[in-house]
Amino acid sequence: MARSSKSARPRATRPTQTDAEDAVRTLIRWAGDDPAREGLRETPARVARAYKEFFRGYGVDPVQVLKRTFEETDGYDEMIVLKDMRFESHCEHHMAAIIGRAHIAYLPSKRVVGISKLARLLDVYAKRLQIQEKLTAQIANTLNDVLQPRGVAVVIDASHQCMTTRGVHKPGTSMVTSRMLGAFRTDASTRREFLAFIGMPHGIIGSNT
Ligand SMILES: Nc1nc2c(ncn2[C@@H]2O[C@H](COP(=O)(O)OP(=O)(O)OP(=O)(O)O)[C@@H](O)[C@H]2O)c(=O)[nH]1
Ligand SMILES: [Zn+2]
Repeated sequence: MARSSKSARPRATRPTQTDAEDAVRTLIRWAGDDPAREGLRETPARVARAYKEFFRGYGVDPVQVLKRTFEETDGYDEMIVLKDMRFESHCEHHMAAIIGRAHIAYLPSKRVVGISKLARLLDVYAKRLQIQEKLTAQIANTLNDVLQPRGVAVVIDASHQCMTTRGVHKPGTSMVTSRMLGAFRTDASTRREFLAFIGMPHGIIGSNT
């Protein structure tokens, strides 16, 4: 698939599968175990496969995901909200899991996009090394640039395993981020309607202006 400026920068030399498996063997030895013992023998290959899955978003162009749009909507111009989408990502500081829910909305101008494409867009960016703020902004900005709607809203509520299972060990905490563009940013009633749809009290997230 063609890469656009929105996709990750291609690396000059991509390590081979063997390089990746050797790196896992090194980590196992560094942790204090023996990668040659029976239970660990297949682990480097399994980890490499898991990483392919965790980071499959690098191989997908998010603009392509939104390419197919529909114009026959009989003039539908109200808010479209896809709420409560569970996602899994990994933080770029510790490569620990970020697990949460994303809510994405837009106000169409002329075109609408297949609803599954919003979920695919979320995954393209989630399946990369991330911080939550960047994930939130990338989804909103791409939707805004490609569809050119009257407004875009993205709210993400996620738990970071680097905070819950290590470091400060604060289980039960979650981080909420939002990005409001167009009418969602300038019009309080539009923002309120969206927050009501996703079940968030409207005092929590105000205008960023
Ligand atoms: N803003 C933001 N911070 C994040 C995100 N994911 C992880 N972090 C934080 O990134 C920070 C990295 O801090 P550092 O001090 O460089 O790393 P550290 O010594 O491992 O920090 P501790 O987690 O406090 O042990 C930590 O405070 C994490 O909680 C995210 O999505 N957004
Ligand atoms: Zn982290």
